[in-house]
Amino acid sequence: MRKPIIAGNWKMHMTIESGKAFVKEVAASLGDTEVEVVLCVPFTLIQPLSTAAEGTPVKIAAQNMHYEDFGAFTGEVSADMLKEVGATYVVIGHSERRQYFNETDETVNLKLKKAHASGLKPIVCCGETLEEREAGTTESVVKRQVEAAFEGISPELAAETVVAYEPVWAIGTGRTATAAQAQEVIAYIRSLVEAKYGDEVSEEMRIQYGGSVKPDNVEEIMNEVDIDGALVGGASLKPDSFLSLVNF
Ligand SMILES: O=C[C@H](O)COP(=O)(O)O
Repeated sequence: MRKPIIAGNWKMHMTIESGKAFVKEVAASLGDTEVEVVLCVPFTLIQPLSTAAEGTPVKIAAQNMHYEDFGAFTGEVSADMLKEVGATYVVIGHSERRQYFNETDETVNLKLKKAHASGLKPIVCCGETLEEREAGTTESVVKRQVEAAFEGISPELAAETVVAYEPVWAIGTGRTATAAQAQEVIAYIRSLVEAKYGDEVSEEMRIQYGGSVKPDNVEEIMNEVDIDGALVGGASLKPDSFLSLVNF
């Protein structure tokens, strides 16, 4: 049985004060949730929110990292630096990183290896653009991204990796993939994992859907057999809304 994982991706939103108040409010309402609850926050919020989340089920994630340990990489942050300030998860290869910051399949793979080596739990994103979907290349795009990401990753570490399928056309647009569309691609991703690693790993791996997930569509999405969670942007910014997602 795979444990559901609901992750809020705050992108470039929130402050230390609003973030701490958010964690306090959400943690107070969570109780003994069966869901893994993750907040992917800006770098500057990782330490204060990790402290605020201590003793609660809330886990704090970074939204990106560099694949080198240290060096002349102005503006970058390493995996060990993220661990040092309390991050437990890290998002790798979000489409906004791919689109605006030259993230490639190759750097996604290097980051995945480094995250695992450092003991950070990776959430690796993949997903096609609208043009790619309309051209009928969704599966080949996702196949390329997933195979490249997992190049050289052992079965044990693959099983511990979370994959987030996020069709780019559904991100922040209000245009959600239907639950059936999301299920179809996520089942395909699971079949790719099975082909590479076998049954056990593909059954163990958690795969999220992301793209305009909201309180009113989360249940339908989570009811799909291969969907184990959601990676949520806009609807994760308000405690009430985020709690509704966690309590799908
Ligand atoms: O990482 C989250 C995704 O980009 C989805 O964002 P959204 O829920 O605002 O569409």
